[in-house]
Amino acid sequence: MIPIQVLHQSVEHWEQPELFRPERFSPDEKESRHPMCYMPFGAGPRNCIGMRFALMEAKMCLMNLLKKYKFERAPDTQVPLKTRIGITQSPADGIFLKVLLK
Ligand code: HEM
Repeated sequence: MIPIQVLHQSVEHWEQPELFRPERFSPDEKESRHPMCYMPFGAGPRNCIGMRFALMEAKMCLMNLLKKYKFERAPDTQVPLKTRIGITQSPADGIFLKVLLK
């Protein structure tokens, strides 16, 4: 068993892991990391069979939303965000957004 949560927040592999910084996933930054320090879909011959489908679905969903709406953080959203860990990690007290038509 690999403790994914611990791995994904390890300061040994991630600088300021608690920061939302999508540039971490740029080709250059990905290249500079150990290939196994990020594995949300598992790894090896029994990794997630739905990985490509899930990623494509998430991108399509985001693309459609971002075409029509602008999202802003509402004041009730905690910064830094507190999370709770169950089967998956989720926000402890929700995420509140203002949704504005573009
Ligand atoms: C964000 C979405 C998803 C995440 C984060 C996720 C994550 C995972 C993880 C961590 C595993 C275990 C891999 C391992 O043991 O190394 C897994 C297995 C699996 N996932 Fe997903 N999954 C997602 C979406 C999906 C979808 C959409 C499907 C099907 C349409 C799916 C089907 C499966 C199946 C069948 C397995 C078992 C594979 C096997 O044991 O050979 N998953 N998933």
